[in-house]
Amino acid sequence: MGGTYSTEEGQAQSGGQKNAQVAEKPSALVMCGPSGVGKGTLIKKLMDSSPRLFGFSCSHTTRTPRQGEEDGVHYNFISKEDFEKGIEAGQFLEYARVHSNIYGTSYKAVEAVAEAGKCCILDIDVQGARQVRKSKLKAIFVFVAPPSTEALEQRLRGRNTESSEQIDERMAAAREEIATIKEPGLYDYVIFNDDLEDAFAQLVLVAKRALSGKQGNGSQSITGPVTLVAEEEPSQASQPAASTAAPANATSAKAVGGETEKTPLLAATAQPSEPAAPSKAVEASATNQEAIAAAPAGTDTSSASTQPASAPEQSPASPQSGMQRWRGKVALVTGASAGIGWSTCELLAEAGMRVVAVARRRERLEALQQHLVSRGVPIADFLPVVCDITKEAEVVALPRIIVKRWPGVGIDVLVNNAGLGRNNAALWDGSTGSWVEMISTNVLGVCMCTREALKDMTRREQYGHIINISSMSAHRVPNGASGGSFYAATKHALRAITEGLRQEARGRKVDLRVSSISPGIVETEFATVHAFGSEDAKDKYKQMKALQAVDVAQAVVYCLSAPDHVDTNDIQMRPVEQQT
Ligand SMILES: Nc1nc2c(ncn2[C@@H]2O[C@H](COP(=O)(O)OP(=O)(O)O)[C@@H](O)[C@H]2O)c(=O)[nH]1
Ligand SMILES: Nc1ncnc2c1ncn2[C@@H]1O[C@H](COP(=O)(O)OP(=O)(O)O)[C@@H](O)[C@H]1O
Repeated sequence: MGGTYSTEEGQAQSGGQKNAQVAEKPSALVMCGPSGVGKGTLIKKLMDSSPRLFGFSCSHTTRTPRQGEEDGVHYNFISKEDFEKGIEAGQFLEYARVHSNIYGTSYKAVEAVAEAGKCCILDIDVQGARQVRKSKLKAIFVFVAPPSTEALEQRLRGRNTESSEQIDERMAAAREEIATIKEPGLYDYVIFNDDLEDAFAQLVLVAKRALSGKQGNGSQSITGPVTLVAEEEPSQASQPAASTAAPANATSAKAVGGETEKTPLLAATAQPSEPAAPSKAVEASATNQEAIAAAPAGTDTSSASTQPASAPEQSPASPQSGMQRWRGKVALVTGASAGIGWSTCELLAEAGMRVVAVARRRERLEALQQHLVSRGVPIADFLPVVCDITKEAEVVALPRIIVKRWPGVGIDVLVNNAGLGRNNAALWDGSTGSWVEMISTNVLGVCMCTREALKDMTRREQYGHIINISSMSAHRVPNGASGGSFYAATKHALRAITEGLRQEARGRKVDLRVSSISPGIVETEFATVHAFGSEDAKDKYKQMKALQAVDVAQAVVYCLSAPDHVDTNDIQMRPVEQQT
């Protein structure tokens, strides 16, 4: 995978256009993080991949050289007296006492790299980073974080370069250093170095920003191991399932880590367009397309047409029931960037599942990751994947990405949540583009995700649970001229697909469980702002007694934790008022 991320290639490709403009000088890249986290490893990988673009700021230190370290290459090794003289003479951009030694970056070291037109990489401690942040040096600041303190200690010990006391000293410092992640205005990016290749891929993205002269403002973004599906499949990734479903604004502005950029970092990760008709479009599948007056009454969890395909005889007290059985298993949730998908990821991760969060918007996945980490979910159990489920190559790549991250496992639970409603979709005079978009996501996207999950389950001969987030629109067509009918058509199709899946599973005699959840109107932030135009919409939701996303996520947990003989074929959830 390393080759895929070569930055020199990217620069070379864009070089033609760049030469026509006055090229911005590269910013420096400041790398911070506890001892043993892998800064040196990542820096070496970056320098080796693009030696013409990056140069290392060779620090001064009073510590003794380790075996293999060269004076003037890894560090300038000097005595304490000489260091102090240098400080007095104002030779240092920054310096600090770290682990009983003094370390510092001389102006000369940084200038030498800058004069060669390269991006200067500084490997410095937190105190040094604070000083550089206050200096005039144009830089992007990265904190490299460990997946856990245990892993950090293991790496430090495994490196075999420090004594036991030195390791204890470094571990004590590490806790304080990790706490600085939250220091306002200090870091632009936090990269979790869990899987080295993932961390390196993130570093490359950040390094590209430094190369193009961008500067951070300390409003950090946890980049984490956000996997770029499209990079896995560069040749096919741009094939949409339906032609008009291709992203419309591949080069539109988007904010990343407190900066704004005009072009995406990598073309293949371009974000899709916002809804074609933002005045009424929504992102979650069960949304304001619900016509309140038309909603049938009552939350109904027993409207099943057939029993689950598996339906083995099991007592309610069976140890197999409850969320316990899913601990450590993998749940893939589509449409994870907001609303129901977001809440589902949260509940499943908190129940001890490994969660693969799939969505198109990288920054939302980063926000979800940050949110989960802040709630104590181990970073190692979360895999955010930027993926457009309407693009076949991206969907097909998902199982491979999962197994690469967690060898030996596969998809146990699939929550098909991604779905959308579009305005301008009335049968009378709607746009074909809106229809295609809905079909591509709500129907074809679901089918492709389901097929790939089933292949993965078949490969492992372990069938889990597929949960489709449907809608009350799967059960009736809304009243009115505005046109929720096409959306309802896609959800009717989903109902047939869900039942069809059960029939096929039964025909193949496999133990797959299939559930569907049909919510009525669900309050979403997106719909609040875009569909109703203002925050006042919250009042409307209140009047409608709209469901909350978390209510639906709880229904997902209910489906997963119900014993097999309990029917979760179609859970219909209606606003409270209509439950008569
Ligand atoms: N402030 C500052 N810290 C530095 C400098 N050079 C290295 N360090 C930091 O000193 C710490 C110890 O570095 P080192 O002895 O090489 O050990 P290692 O990071 O465990 O490999 C690390 O956190 C480095 O980032 C420097 O020039 N200035
Ligand atoms: N993602 C990773 N997974 C496992 N080991 C790692 C990872 N990244 C780095 N390492 C190992 O951890 C040790 C410490 O890395 P190093 O680059 O020396 O850290 P630092 O420069 O931050 O002190 C090295 O033995 C390195 O090979």
